[in-house]
Amino acid sequence: MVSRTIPVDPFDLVIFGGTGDLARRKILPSLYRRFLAGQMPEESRIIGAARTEISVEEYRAMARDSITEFVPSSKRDAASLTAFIDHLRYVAIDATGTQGWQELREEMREGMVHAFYFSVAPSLFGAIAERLHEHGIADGNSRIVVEKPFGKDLKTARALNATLAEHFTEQQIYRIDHYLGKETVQNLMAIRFANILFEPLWKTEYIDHVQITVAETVAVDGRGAYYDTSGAMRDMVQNHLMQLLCLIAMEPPYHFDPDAVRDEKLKVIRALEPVRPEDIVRGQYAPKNGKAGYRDDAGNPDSRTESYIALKVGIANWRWKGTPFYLRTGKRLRARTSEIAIYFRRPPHSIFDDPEGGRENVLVIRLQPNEGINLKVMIKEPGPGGMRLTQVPLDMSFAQALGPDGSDIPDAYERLIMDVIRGNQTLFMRGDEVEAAWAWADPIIEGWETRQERPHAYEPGTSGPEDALMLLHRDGRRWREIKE
Ligand SMILES: NC(=O)C1=CN([C@@H]2O[C@H](COP(=O)(O)OP(=O)(O)OC[C@H]3O[C@@H](n4cnc5c(N)ncnc54)[C@H](OP(=O)(O)O)[C@@H]3O)[C@@H](O)[C@H]2O)C=CC1
Ligand SMILES: O=C1O[C@H](COP(=O)(O)O)[C@@H](O)[C@H](O)[C@H]1O
Repeated sequence: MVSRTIPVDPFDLVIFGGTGDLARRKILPSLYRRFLAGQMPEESRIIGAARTEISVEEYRAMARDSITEFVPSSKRDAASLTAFIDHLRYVAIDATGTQGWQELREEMREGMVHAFYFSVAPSLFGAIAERLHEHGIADGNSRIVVEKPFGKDLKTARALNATLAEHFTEQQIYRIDHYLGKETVQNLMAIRFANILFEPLWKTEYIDHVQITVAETVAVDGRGAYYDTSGAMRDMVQNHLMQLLCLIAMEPPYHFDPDAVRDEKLKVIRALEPVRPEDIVRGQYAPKNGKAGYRDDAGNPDSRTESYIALKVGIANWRWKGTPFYLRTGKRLRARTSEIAIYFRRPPHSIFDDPEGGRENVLVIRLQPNEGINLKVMIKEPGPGGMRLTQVPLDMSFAQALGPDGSDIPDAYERLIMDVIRGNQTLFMRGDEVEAAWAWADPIIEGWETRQERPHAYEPGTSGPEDALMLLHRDGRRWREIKE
């Protein structure tokens, strides 16, 4: 199968924070891969912007090193890298001062798509928006890309929305949630809305519960200062897991169109029930075998921030009332795996004597790694031993089913940056969506802060705190095993 690459219009893309970690690890390598795929027009330019005074040559050398480090050698070559690097420019600019803005203005060319990527600390988002406007660099056709975190609660998210809205319309603002750019996450919509098979069963009458797991093996090292003010709830649940939940739970949009999709997601977030304290388990990874624990990594010996969270979430609408969604995410767990498991209800009556005849079907959508779909179905055990039943997987790996294209899955940032240039907001969060997600998360966070709760310690390399098992056990259910 040959993947289709649709070229975008020529662009000038400014990366504020062009020398930072995100630019080096994700943005520049993603742009290089799009260049290699033939999606980036020859006339396009990428303009790095940061305070450090370096020459264009030094910036290009930095970009070359980053791409060499973060793009596997099998996916790059010297000639194309040199050709790509030629598209880079650099402007030394201070987001909070006057230096560099005039020069940036001169770099922007008429007739190009103008996009400004805010890959800097969130405290600078407002200042950059204001200066772009003040110096006449951005106009009504420009786009801004805003990184996470988008606020730390409803109040700050509202304030940021209001600041950006002073200078840009909602159609110009692209709030990144990189989970939406993941190929398999987009596939959730294809699976649901391009197949007649699942939709009739996609409701509480047939679905017993849903498990959403995003497990990581990495610690918070290096990002401790940020993470300790955030925790798993703000860092992962309010945004990424929330988006996954929405894609599973939303009604079919009338069209795959930015506002149609985002309207449906918003309705789900607004229908979320408040989460009771007994439906939340928070954890912190402990030190092990000389390896730092969470508090060491965070540099805060008395930290109450969670590096793990599991919650039981209800949706108060006709489709989902009575079907709990169990969410969990954490750092330093047994394996890196993200998946959604849909547990169907058991058949109302089994005609077989074999107790296996009453088992449920489970649809597992594996987001990463080993992207694919697995459906557990009951069949007759082969052989003459009577009507004995067994559960087997119908297993589809995208890599196997789609050939080279299935395993060569583009990074989320590749897709999202090109969508910005194309002017397609479907995979970006709208301002009201972000605010609704905070309106749901705020009381949950305030609850444990008011109660001064301490997270449970858990051993690194496990599935998280023991208490998280109870969250399902007491409902007569079990988490799926965390494994790659
Ligand atoms: N790194 C990651 O994996 C992820 C990052 N993000 C988000 O992306 C954004 C950037 O993160 P990250 O790259 O890690 O941050 P870094 O600290 O690595 O980089 C910050 C960048 O901003 C520049 N900068 C700082 N102050 C100014 C200023 N006053 N004017 C102009 N440029 C400035 C810095 O260069 P200089 O000092 O020379 O000015 C540098 O290029 C943040 O919002 C973060 O939350 C989101 C998801 C993942
Ligand atoms: O946004 C974030 O996501 C990463 C996990 O992303 P993935 O693509 O590797 O699944 C997480 O590690 C980080 O803490 C968070 O800020």
